[in-house]
Amino acid sequence: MEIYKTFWIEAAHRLPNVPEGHKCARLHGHSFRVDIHVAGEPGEESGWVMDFADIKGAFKPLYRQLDHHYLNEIDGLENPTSENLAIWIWQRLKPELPALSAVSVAETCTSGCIYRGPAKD
Ligand SMILES: Nc1nc2c(c(=O)[nH]1)N=C([C@H](O)[C@H](O)COP(=O)(O)OP(=O)(O)OP(=O)(O)O)CN2
Ligand SMILES: [Zn+2]
Repeated sequence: MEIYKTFWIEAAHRLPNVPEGHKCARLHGHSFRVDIHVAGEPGEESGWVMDFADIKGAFKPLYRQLDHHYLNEIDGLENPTSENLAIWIWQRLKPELPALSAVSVAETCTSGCIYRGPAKD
């Protein structure tokens, strides 16, 4: 089973590597929706995979780094596409939350990505 917790991150960014004239080269902002997924089986006694509050606690330091910040200024996010943001979150959260199974990032209601970790051979 997979559970998830949703976070909303208000942040500004620009994409430095887009072709000339692309609208995303300009500074703009999003209410990024970040879903943190955790996989496991519900405990017999608890009835849950993990307390949602524990996901919130694990994500809190990253949330603080991202929310109301200019993403391009954060180490490792010089090119803050949705894809790179999902990978950035995964790499920092996985050690704290080993059951992490996916990080999804949506920039708008219609655009986003889902990262399930590095491809296995
Ligand atoms: N694969 C990706 N493509 C784009 C990214 C990205 O991170 N990964 N980012 C952007 C921009 O940041 C842009 O702000 C969001 O893109 P887009 O969905 O085009 O935004 P709109 O709301 O303007 O989309 P419409 O549905 O056309 O209104 C661009 N691409
Ligand atoms: Zn954008």
